[in-house]
Parts: sequence; C-alpha cells; structure tokens
Amino acid sequence: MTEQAFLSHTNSETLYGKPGLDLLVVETRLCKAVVALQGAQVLEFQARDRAPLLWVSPLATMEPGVAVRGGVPLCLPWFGEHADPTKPKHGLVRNQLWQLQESRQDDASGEVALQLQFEHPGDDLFPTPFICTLRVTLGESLGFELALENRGDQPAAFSWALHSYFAVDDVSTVKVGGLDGIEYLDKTLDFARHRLSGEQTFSGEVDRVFESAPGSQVIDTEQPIRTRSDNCHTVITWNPGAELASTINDIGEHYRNFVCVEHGNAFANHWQLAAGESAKAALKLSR
Ligand SMILES: O=P(O)(O)OC[C@H]1O[C@@H](O)[C@H](O)[C@@H](O)[C@@H]1O
Repeated sequence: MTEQAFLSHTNSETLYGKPGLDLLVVETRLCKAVVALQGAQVLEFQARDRAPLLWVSPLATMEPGVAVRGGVPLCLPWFGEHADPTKPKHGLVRNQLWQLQESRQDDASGEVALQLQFEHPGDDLFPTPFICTLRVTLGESLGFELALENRGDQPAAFSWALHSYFAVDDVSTVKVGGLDGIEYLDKTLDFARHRLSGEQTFSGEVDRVFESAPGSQVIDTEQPIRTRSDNCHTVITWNPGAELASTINDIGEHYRNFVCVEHGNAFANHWQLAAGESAKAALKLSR
C-alpha cells in the first residue's frame, strides 16, 4: 500500500494499550479521526478547535469478533434483538472485518474519504447474501454514506442503524431537540407507543425508537452536536442510566459521559429489498 500523508495504519495496542484490532488514523488540517477496520467503526472524531464528537468507553474491549463500546458501530442487517433469541443483538457487521477499498483526500477542501466494504456470503445467521459499502468522510464534520445491496435471489428485510455514542460531560443535563411530537416505542415499557412532547432528556434509563422521525436533531450540550440525515427514518435514543449501566461490564460508572442518538431504518422503517435491489442513506454529524 502506498503511503498517504493523511492516513496511517496502526492498532489498538499502540493507541489504547489493548491488543486486538487494526486501526486507521486520519490526521489533516481539518480533523483527527480513528477508524477500526472491524465493523468500519469510527471510534474517534475531532474537528479542529472543537471538542471530541464521540465517546469510547475507557472499559471498551478491543478484541476481534467483539463489539467495541463507543464511536459509531453500524448495526446491520438487523437492529436490536432478533426474533430468534439465539442470534446476537444488532446484527453481524459490527463484529466483522471490513476491507478498505479506497482512501483519498480532496485537494481543495482537505476532506478525506475512506470507502470500506463488507461482503456477507449468506449463512445460518443471515441467509441472504449482501454487500454493504460505507463511505466515511472526515472534514469539518463526520459523514457516512451507506449503500446496501441484496445479493440473494429472494427478497429480504434489512434493518440497521449507525449507533452513534456522543461524548457529553453529564448525560443528565443533555436535551435532544428535533423529536418533538414524534411517536416512539418505549423499549423500557415493553415497546409501548407514546408521543414525545418537547425535548428528549435523560434522567434515568432511556431506550426509545422514534419511527418516521425528522432528518435533523440537535443535542444540546457543551458545544451542541448537530445531526442531519438523508433517508434515515428511524432515530433511537439510548442511555442505560446508573442502575442498568452498573450491570454492563464495559460501561459501569461511565454512563454519564455519553448519549446515543442513532440513525437508520428499523422497525416500521426497515428496508425490504428485492433480489438484486440496492438502497442508500447518509448521515452527517458535527459539533
Ligand atoms: O449492548 P449493545 O448490544 O451494543 O446494545 C446497546 C443498546 O443499543 C440500543 O440501540 C438499544 O436500543 C438498546 O436496547 C441496547 O441496549
């Protein structure tokens, strides 16, 4: 591979003292970012002169085949619990190694684009073969363009989300705007349907799926975070709160320092793709 000044190849032992994962580091005049080849998972992003956008748990494991707690994992081809309880939560691509297909920097803007791809052959976990491409753009903001193709000879249902963990000082003071008046399924109340009035706050465990949500949210915290999506109709808001976090090995007392506002197409908004059919979506995050 030819050397590129904006990109270096490293690993999780060098960066975090935890051996196991191959990592890419992008450093330009606009931003600094760390991306794991496992899951095409952006772990860190910081625009120049701005606060870090993302949270990675200090307790995160960095082992092949195990989901890393933090950054922006991609949950796909199913979001959340599978109807078959023997199958893992949040699909399979976040635990798999992706291929870096292309890395380039735009001369004029300085923005870097990394294109990563994962090809699923079809197996017991998910019988339909598919190809998933994630283009990650790293500039003043962090961008994702997802393309998913059903490579099987039968129609199949796909649900997914970019599961962003945003860094905040204290989740109990965070307000998420842009969901006022939207119906949600409350996972803490057996998926009961409610409608949010005003802003989403986090005084304890919050686990909500907003279907047919607007394309933009603002996370009101120190240096507000803005999200803008295209063809992502589901927004999930999640923080486990103190009690549940104490039972999650890689979160514990650190639950205060993140809020998840996830974007994708799940539940009523899932994608039904015919044999050979593709679909696309995009998300831009900035602080
Ligand atoms: O621990 P995981 O598998 O990464 O999931 C974390 C959370 O992800 C959220 O998207 C779900 O709504 C929660 O129910 C879930 O607990």
